[in-house]
Amino acid sequence: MRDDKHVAPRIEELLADPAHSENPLRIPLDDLYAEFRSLLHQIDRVTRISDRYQSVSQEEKISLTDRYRKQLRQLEKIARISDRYQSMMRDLNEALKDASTRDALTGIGNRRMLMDRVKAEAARMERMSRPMTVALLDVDRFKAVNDAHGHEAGDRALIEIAQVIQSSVRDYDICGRWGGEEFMVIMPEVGAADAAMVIERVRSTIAGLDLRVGDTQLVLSASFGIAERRAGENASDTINRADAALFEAKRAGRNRAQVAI
Ligand SMILES: Nc1nc2c(ncn2[C@@H]2O[C@H](COP(=O)(O)OP(=O)(O)OP(=O)(O)O)[C@@H](O)[C@H]2O)c(=O)[nH]1
Repeated sequence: MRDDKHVAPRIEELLADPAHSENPLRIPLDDLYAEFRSLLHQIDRVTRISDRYQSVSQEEKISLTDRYRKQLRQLEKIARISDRYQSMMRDLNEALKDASTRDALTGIGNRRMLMDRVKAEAARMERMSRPMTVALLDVDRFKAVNDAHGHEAGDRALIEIAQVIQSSVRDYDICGRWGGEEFMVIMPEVGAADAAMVIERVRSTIAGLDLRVGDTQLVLSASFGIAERRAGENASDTINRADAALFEAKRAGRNRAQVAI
């Protein structure tokens, strides 16, 4: 078989040779050669197109992978931001909940917290047929403390009293500021007699507080109303009885506790 590489130059040589100009095969050979060149040209074009297509699709494959990776990175970033946002919202919720149930001045629970807890504990103790006692504390002649020593000294006294209450009760007792110069202690599982002992400790500690404004000592005392919850009684009724007992303690001369009958 003849070497293909030499066919084209040989045909061109034959066609260019004037010796063969009269040869009857010259014209068909010329046509055939033109066809051959056109076929070669077409094959060449198809090859180039196919090569380009392959390289484009290769590039596309690469850029698709890149795009996919980029989107994945963006998704990861969004997920991280969303996690951070959610944890921020959780913290914010906690802080809001804390602020809404804590008294700003003394740092102990506020009236809202006390109301929620007294209702919940009353229902729990009712279910368990267990006793529960509520005590209300009202600082004696507090207006006079403010008037004599100023509102700031009054605030300090309230903070001290809140600390005394908190450190005098058990961990599972609940104390808070009921409002103004009034505080509440909720004692689940405790009857009136035992509660009166706890309250006596609080009363005597407050009466013995050594709180000074400059050289002057503040004379502080508090009165208490104590009510043990009756079976079937709702929390508000127990609180009202404690309040009535507190009124009695004030009437009887202050700096004392009165247990509701
Ligand atoms: N410094 C200060 N004073 C307060 C606060 N809340 C309430 N008070 C004051 O507490 C005083 C309560 O006065 P009253 O209700 O007349 O009772 P009291 O003077 O304590 O007299 P008795 O309760 O009858 O012993 C008022 O002067 C209020 O202004 C507070 O957050 N800080």
